[in-house]
Amino acid sequence: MLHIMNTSHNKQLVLLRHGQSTWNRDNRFTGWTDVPLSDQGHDEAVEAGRWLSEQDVQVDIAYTSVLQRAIKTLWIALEESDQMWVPVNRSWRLNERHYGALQGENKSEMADRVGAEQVHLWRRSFDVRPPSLERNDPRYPGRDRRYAGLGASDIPLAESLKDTIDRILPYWHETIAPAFNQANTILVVAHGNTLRALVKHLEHVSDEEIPLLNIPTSVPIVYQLNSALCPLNEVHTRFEPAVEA
Ligand SMILES: O=C(O)[C@@H](CO)OP(=O)(O)O
Repeated sequence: MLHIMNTSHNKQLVLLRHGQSTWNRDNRFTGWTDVPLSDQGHDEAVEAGRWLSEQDVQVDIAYTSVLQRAIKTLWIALEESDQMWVPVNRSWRLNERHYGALQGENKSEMADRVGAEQVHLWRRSFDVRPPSLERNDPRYPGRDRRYAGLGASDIPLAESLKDTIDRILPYWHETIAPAFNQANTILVVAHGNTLRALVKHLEHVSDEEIPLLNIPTSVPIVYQLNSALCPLNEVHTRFEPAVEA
């Protein structure tokens, strides 16, 4: 596990993908489906919290999505590191990339149907969108109360990584980045593809290189940032290019 220096004068951004969900375990496309953590995912979140504690990561403010696998991971990690009092903000903008009509499908069965190459394009390419939902589909997020305040154009029918970057960056620029005026350490607990989006932005990972970036569940990613909020270290090269759930 990575060890970090406790540099209280630097700004520090800690990114954490939620622990394994039941649909990660079952190898299903998940996206905005609000599935819980698996037992393994719960244990992974506890481990992440212990790590925060061991490394004395003093979180000033935390951000997460409106999906329970991320909310619960954050909650467990803060509980385990005795920081449950830390202010938490939730936003749909940190939700996982919307997987459209693929949501609920098994990834290996889909590869048998359409070919592994097509599934890889849907999962890891920069700008290929999965097949869209119809608005009358029961999976359409517009019928969910938590998205009631969103305009129809903000509610996705399917998203590529590029679309996900376009919805997450306004939240980074307008909400998370300005919070560093008051905070030294910010924790963001989100999802595989929203964190790929943030890492791509922060480290200027190219469109060609981004398919190789896979973010493991519940492994803290720590950036030390300069005053312009540019990373002083690289982390994306640490990750395996595998596309496991
Ligand atoms: O199904 C999903 O929503 C994501 C994350 O679990 O999967 P993938 O790794 O294929 O982008």
